Amino acid sequence: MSEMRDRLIIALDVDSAAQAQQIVQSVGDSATTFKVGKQLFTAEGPQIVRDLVASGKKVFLDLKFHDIPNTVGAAIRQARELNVSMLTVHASGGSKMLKAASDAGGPVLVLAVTVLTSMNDADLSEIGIAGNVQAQVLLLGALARANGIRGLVASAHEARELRRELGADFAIVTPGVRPAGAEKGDQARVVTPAAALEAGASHIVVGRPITEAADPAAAAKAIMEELEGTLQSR
Ligand SMILES: O=C(O)c1cc(=O)[nH]c(=O)n1[C@@H]1O[C@H](COP(=O)(O)O)[C@@H](O)[C@H]1O
Repeated sequence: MSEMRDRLIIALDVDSAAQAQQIVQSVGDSATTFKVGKQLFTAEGPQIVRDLVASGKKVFLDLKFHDIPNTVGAAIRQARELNVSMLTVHASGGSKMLKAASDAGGPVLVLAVTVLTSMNDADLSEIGIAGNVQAQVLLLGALARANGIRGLVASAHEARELRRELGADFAIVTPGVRPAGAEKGDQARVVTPAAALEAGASHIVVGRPITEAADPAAAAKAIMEELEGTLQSR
């Protein structure tokens, strides 16, 4: 398992490289891994990824690829050129797409997103999925693993069951994490950092509670201490 500091992933959901770099600077050594998602990537392109990697940070490229297998495989080969550490695809792209993704990933940890943390049972029903969130997450997790994927993105609410089904070596990355008292925002299914780890998450993704904090370094440090406390009390 990666070192403790690698378990916290900070989502750089901002509009510019300048804002992103400011957060990275202020967080300092409290975290090693930063997530570049659709907002920042669309604004700044791959150069922000190259710059973060060149400054010694690990980058999680969260573009949630979901396309025909050939296109996803080709996009992942481009992501490898950027030396990212982790990236995402949607598990609902199906087995052929997942296989193309895992084949193309090489040393990059390819994570399959199961059911978005903003979605509930009613949202699934609206798009024609009759099962509940839990059932859908387990189904997609098993499908991803069967096609060579080594990690998932899922809510901590499903992490315990996933950990039981998928075993200790699988990465389970959980967004929708909120320290006690923090704003929930648009997340439907939130848990605290400690609860996520206790449920079996290997990594947590935290965005606004750190990036919009008056003191991002202090916010990151507090979360890190909560994670450390949880592991020590096991
Ligand atoms: O793939 C993700 O990282 C992701 C999957 C998911 O199901 N839910 C989810 O919130 N995320 C991402 O996790 C981050 C959460 O940010 P905050 O809600 O600000 O902590 C955002 O960058 C989302 O894009």
